[in-house]
Amino acid sequence: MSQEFVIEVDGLYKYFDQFCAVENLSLRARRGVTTALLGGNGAGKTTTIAMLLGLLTPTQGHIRILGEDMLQHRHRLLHRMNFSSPYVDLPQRLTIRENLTVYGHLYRLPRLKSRIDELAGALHLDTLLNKRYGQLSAGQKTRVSLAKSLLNEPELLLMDEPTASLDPDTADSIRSYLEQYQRDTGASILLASHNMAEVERMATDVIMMRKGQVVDTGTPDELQARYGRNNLEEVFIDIARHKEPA
Ligand SMILES: Nc1ncnc2c1ncn2[C@@H]1O[C@H](COP(=O)(O)OP(=O)(O)OP(=O)(O)O)[C@@H](O)[C@H]1O
Repeated sequence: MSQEFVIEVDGLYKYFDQFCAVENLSLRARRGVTTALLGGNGAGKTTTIAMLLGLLTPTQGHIRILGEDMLQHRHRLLHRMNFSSPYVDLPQRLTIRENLTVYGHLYRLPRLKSRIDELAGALHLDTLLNKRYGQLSAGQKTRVSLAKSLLNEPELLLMDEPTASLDPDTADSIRSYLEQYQRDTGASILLASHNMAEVERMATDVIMMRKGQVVDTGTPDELQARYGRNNLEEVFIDIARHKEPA
């Protein structure tokens, strides 16, 4: 088993009818660090993450997660990973505690009640546990999605815009919590985000996508140096506008 990489993707394609959303994508994400998956709207980030989770079947290509083939060992692997997105809804009529309990049972977690209470405290959900999911604000739903994603203490966490719709104060405390979680557990994170300040703070490695393909990779510092820019936002705009490195 490869110790260095938690995600190994080779020659990945996804067609929706005639439309190619992901085209010959190959990428690596290293163990124990945060890798940012960046790209403009429609670049293929969510489609890629859905294939990494086995929610979408690739048209072609290979995906290895934690050293194992995703298509062959999906059920085993899903116990070791998790996913957070503010765009995926949970059952509206269940309370937050009920929702988290259902997910906890899916993972057959021991000491589920104390795990839910611990996460509720860390993510400021304690006063919301008995409220129905459908009654929550957008930011509160995002925090529930984060709690759901951490229930099984995943070794690999896939995050699609994890702090979208969070106020700056809450977003900052969530980032700190994720950083602490990573230090404590050695977890690896794949982070799709449009927030370049967030990426600069959290990501060790960056993968830039455009039109379903990887167009550049590197650390934030390497990319800034390559494009002669002072921050990732400017690098992002250069790449989105097809500018070549300086
Ligand atoms: N189920 C689908 N059927 C047809 N086309 C799809 C489907 N899902 C995604 N697409 C298309 O695939 C492309 C990639 O979409 P995707 O959601 O992966 O982009 P993204 O990088 O996550 O974008 P954003 O930053 O806007 O969330 C888009 O052009 C989108 O319209």
